[in-house]
Amino acid sequence: MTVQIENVTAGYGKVTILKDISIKIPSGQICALLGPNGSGKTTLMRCINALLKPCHGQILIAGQNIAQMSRSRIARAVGVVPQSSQTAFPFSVIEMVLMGGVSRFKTWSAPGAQDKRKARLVCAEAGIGHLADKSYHELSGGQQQLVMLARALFQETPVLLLDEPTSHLDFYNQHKMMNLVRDTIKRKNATALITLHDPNLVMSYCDSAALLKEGRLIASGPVKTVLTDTNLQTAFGDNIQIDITSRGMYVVVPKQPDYRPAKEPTACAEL
Ligand SMILES: Nc1ncnc2c1ncn2[C@@H]1O[C@H](COP(=O)(O)OP(=O)(O)OP(=O)(O)O)[C@@H](O)[C@H]1O
Repeated sequence: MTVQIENVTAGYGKVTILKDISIKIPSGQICALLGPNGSGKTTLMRCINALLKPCHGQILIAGQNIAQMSRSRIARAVGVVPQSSQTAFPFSVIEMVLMGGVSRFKTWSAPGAQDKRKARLVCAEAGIGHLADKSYHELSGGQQQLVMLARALFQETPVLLLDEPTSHLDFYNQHKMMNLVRDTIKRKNATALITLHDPNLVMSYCDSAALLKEGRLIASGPVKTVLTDTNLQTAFGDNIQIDITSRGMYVVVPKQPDYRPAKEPTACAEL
């Protein structure tokens, strides 16, 4: 399903955060959302998931305006992996994953044996099969992120929104998660928008990228056209550049590893 973000302006109360954002993500593609802290990435995710209503513009999923879709229809179309998720009740991992299927289950009916088998399979794919019967509360931050990914994969939606899904993961699991996401999107011809802070993960796994700064879109399109020295420096400042390793890989690195930004006077400094 194609996701179209058309001229979206949105914010909280009277404060405008996103200004005139337009991005198109075709089926079968992963688009990375990049930008400094506070640039509006999560706010855009909230708009696509219809948790926040834009004050201008529209969001279309498979050509349909989400403003006209019911909550359950959106749940069947859009799966979300949030930055972090807590629950008030001591659910097990498998129960958390099964909750991803709620929009598919018949009203008041419990998940069947086939659903449970499938949920365990998805847990195994995400590398958390051995944790399936543990309490979600007792897991580490990274293990909880893998559970949230398994839940979104179990939900089997044609659109996936992933908000910094790798932030708590070790190096191996970051790549495992990105491989799994890429594999799923390509196999199911689904569509993903993924917030990432590491441009190198964007280069390795994403088809396109959208670069935000202070709520405005600096660039969007194929990864190679967006991740350029000029665009990265506009977004993140001077001390960033693209380099080529001895094996011919493009990597994003600091220009000077020992670089120190100029000190700004702070209230504490005056004390
Ligand atoms: N619920 C809210 N109410 C008011 N302002 C908010 C709310 N959530 C976020 N903001 C503000 O909106 C701006 C963008 O925040 P957002 O979380 O979208 O940024 P982000 O790019 O996802 O940041 P990060 O990379 O740090 O996660 C920030 O200035 C933030 O303070």
